Amino acid sequence: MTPLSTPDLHALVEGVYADLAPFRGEGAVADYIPQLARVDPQSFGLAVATTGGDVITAGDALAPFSIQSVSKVFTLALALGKWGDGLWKRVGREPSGTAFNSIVQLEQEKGIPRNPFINAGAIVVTDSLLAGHQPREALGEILRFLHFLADDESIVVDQAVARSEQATGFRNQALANYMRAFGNLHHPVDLTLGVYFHQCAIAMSCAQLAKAGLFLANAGRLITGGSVVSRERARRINALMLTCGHYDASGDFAYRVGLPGKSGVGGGILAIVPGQAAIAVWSPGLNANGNSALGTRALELLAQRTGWSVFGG
Ligand SMILES: NC(=O)CC[C@H](N)C(=O)O
Repeated sequence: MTPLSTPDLHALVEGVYADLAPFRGEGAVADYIPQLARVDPQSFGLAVATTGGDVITAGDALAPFSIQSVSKVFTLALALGKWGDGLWKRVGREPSGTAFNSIVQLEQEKGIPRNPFINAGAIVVTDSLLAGHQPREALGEILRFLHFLADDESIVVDQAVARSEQATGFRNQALANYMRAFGNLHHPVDLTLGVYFHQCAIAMSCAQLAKAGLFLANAGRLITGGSVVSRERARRINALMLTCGHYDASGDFAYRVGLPGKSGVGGGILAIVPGQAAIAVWSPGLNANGNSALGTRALELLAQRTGWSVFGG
């Protein structure tokens, strides 16, 4: 993939923002977590953090939003660090072809979720981080990891969003209880879900999220030099993002954008350009699959104009 000069990339990011800004408000803001429905549907931000050290932003790129399922990338990296391949006994690595909160495969597949990015899989991943820890410590570990990756200690949990999901997360409670019945949840449901709801309620801006995801574009290393995960693990997390990061729309995202990506119902998407950059977009309106409608379009346009794709130059 061709490295772009900083001014070229600036112009491309500005251009994508300007071309799509008239469509702000597209899609439907998630309201099954009532607090998420309070966000301004016109919000639209873009940030590109490059392995060369630039952070290029447009629109609302510095405004914090609820990262929701994008958090699952970071908890997966932590859980693989803790359990290595042992994690794969509890969660699979196949696309589910079902919605993010679906329960149907769990019965046929004996409480082993298809992958770590659907809710059931992410709940298992979070449960694995609780081993030997109190919920507060597990959440602290997740937050410290994000502070370290983004080099920014101001990242916090939006407590109103966490409370809102805690009060209404009946489907996640069903998923967690169901997996507990199969012995694939090792802690009391309310403890595991307490951590899960809080990790989803972490608020970050596009700029912070792009910086935090950059290790996945940089062979598992911080651009300042420290190692986060091995090169092989970074590749594998990217592979899972590509195949499973957008639930039953993962195929469509790969076709349209051609990059590993992870979405969240807060309207954020983190996409990885191996060797080049991490991109974060945010627009709260979702498409029918629960992925940011305008965010996906922004990534599609940016990938087209930069020539960035994991499928060839
Ligand atoms: N797709 C998402 O972002 C879902 C995350 C949300 N916290 C949930 O569990 O429903």
